[in-house]
Amino acid sequence: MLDKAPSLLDVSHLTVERNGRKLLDDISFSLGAGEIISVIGPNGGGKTTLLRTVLGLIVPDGGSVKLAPGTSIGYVPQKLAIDATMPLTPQRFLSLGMKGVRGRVADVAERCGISHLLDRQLAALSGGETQRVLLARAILKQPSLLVLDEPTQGMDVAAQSDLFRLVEAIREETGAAVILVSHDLHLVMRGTDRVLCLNGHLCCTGHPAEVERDPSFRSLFGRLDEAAVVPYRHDHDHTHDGACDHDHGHDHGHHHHH
Ligand SMILES: Nc1ncnc2c1ncn2[C@@H]1O[C@H](COP(=O)(O)OP(=O)(O)OP(=O)(O)O)[C@@H](O)[C@H]1O
Repeated sequence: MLDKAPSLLDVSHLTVERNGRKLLDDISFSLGAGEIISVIGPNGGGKTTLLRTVLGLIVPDGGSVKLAPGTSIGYVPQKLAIDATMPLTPQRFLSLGMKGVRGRVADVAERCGISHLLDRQLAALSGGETQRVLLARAILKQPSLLVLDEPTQGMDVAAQSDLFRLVEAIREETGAAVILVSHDLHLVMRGTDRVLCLNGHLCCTGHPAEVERDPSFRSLFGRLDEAAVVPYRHDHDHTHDGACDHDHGHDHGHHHHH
């Protein structure tokens, strides 16, 4: 067997159960330094649960999450939970509780396209603007692992591809590994090294081109060239290993293409 580069993150047979239901079912994968992995899958497929378990915010019911010693994590959550009445500017938010970042705020803000927002009120920013501020804060930490939960939500199309380019640039410059959740299959397929397709269990995983050919990917998302205009119908005609007890009959109300 060939020697593998040491992993930054090793997820092994991870299971998370709530109310007798497996939200994550026997998930295994690893992430090497400098690698960008995207997690895709239908709503409720367990993507956020996976990220939160990797971050140690959820204790797994089975399996393990191992981070290489000294790994520092920058996290962009799906939503920012701040009190809308609290006066806080992005300028202050970016350095809040973080030592030695002040000198880099202007540069990182520029790269994230938020220089013009620094003196506004954080609570008044739009969804896409907020996402950029959250990303800037995560980058300022100079993490070895960036964990991004739907970082492009609320962003316009140009901003979405800017974000993927920025993430790639950060990876090139710092060697950080990235694990991100995205519903934008086109950007995921272009901008990432490996894809995990998650629907409670791991439906398929691999290089974007391999995943796109996988029957279980097609059953969830249809053909990629149609995916942007015609979202998926969640039909589940692929097989499971029998351990899945979640409802497979639901329909997300979209058309299904093979
Ligand atoms: N604490 C909890 N107790 C019970 N069920 C939960 C809990 N947290 C999440 N779930 C359920 O677990 C499933 C996975 O949720 P999760 O947020 O991980 O999905 P997701 O893939 O990130 O979805 P989306 O694409 O909608 O963001 C959902 O059905 C959700 O309702």
